Amino acid sequence: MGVMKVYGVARYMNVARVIVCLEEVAGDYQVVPVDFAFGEHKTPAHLARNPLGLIPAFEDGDLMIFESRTISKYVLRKYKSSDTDDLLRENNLTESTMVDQWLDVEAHHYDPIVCPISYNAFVLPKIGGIGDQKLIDTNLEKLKTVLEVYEAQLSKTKYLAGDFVSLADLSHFPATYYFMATPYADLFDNYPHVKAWWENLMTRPSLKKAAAGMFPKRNK
Ligand SMILES: N[C@@H](CCC(=O)N[C@@H](CSO)C(=O)NCC(=O)O)C(=O)O
Repeated sequence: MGVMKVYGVARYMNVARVIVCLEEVAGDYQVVPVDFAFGEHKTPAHLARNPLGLIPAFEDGDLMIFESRTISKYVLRKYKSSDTDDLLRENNLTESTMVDQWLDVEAHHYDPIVCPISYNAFVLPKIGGIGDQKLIDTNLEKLKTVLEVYEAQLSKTKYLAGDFVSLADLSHFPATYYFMATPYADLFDNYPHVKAWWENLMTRPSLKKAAAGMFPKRNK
């Protein structure tokens, strides 16, 4: 098995999602720097890896793929073992369907709301930019509605797809990690089951390892 390559920068949210999964399976990987801050993601070399001109892209032997959740599922399918958690539950139709459902919720209803808050309220100021406060405020209101749904679900099951941790949970890491570094982190205090779920997820070594490669929460 050759070294897997993640093309991107570990501190960017969609790259961090892939790194979490590689760490979950103790994958042998390297991060090959492609930084959109310098326009590298629009070069012909990277467009050949990801025709959308985005990061990450991912290479494993003859395979070159893109889209972080697809890469995550590939890694978990190929490299899962008796030593790793079954994060896709593909031996059980109902469980795997619940994983799919909550991964869709994360991709289509959570990430599009939280990412802009995290980017505008934490990442942009970190790199010398100025966040869009109107966008932040609008998305915070949308987030409250989504967190009500999460609170209801997590008052019934320990994790989103059931009483088992899955990719659906871990896929929330990147945007939520940076959200917790914004001035709005205490919003989660209003949703105790969601807060407990997040704090429990953050005890996982894979998330701590991915966090180590991300923007530090405070200037050291
Ligand atoms: N659905 C895709 C999103 C990739 C993406 O937006 N990547 C960002 C950086 S990581 O947050 C990116 O490449 N932005 C550069 C741009 O938008 O031009 C995925 O999950 O891989």
